[in-house]
Amino acid sequence: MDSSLKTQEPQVVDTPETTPSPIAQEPPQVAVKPVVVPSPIAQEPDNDVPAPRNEFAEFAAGCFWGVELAFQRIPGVTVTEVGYTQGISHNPSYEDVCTNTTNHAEVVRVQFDPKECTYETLLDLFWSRHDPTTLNRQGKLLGAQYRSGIYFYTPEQEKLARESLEKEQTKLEDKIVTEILPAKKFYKAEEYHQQYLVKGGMHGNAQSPAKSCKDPIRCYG
Ligand SMILES: C[S@](=O)CC[C@H](N)C(=O)O
Repeated sequence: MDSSLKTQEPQVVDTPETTPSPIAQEPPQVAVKPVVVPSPIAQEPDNDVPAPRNEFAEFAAGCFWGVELAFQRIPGVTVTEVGYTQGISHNPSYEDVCTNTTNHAEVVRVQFDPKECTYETLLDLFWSRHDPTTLNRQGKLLGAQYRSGIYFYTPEQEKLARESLEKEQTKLEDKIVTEILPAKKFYKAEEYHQQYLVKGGMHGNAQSPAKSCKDPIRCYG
């Protein structure tokens, strides 16, 4: 037996003093999601008043930039505005809407003089401007803000909208997913979004809003 083992002193291991990392002292980080506060105000009907002798109509058909320009070019359309509606929160910003948590749709609210332009004309343009068979999507643009919708102001508009959907469906193989609902509170979008393509869009080339103009609309989106 090796007697040296018995007499061996207990080894003292020299451990370096460790300072706890400051990160370990912090409470665990939870991913911060933007909080969407639902508001009953957003569910109220659109009670705005159009100009005398004009009526409102409202459409969602993808990014509102190109849709607005298309409506501006229709004779009898007197005013167009882009905005957000049919979501859960009050006074949403574009950034809020883009989180895809507020359920707002990008819309164009049109004022038209029914003596100069029928609601059916507006419906025809609506169908021709987008693909109504893709849910919450227009091409590469994904999210509820890009859904297809017709938001009506009168029972007559509702009837015409439903009839036109039926007619459109006979031309298409895929099922139309367009929602047809009463117009709710309209939140006008930020000023830079209004008439965006007429102002030059993101590449500074202005597109004409002239009535009956047939130049192709370049939407960059
Ligand atoms: C107002 S829109 O949703 C704009 C969408 C477009 N893709 C863009 O360039 O951001």
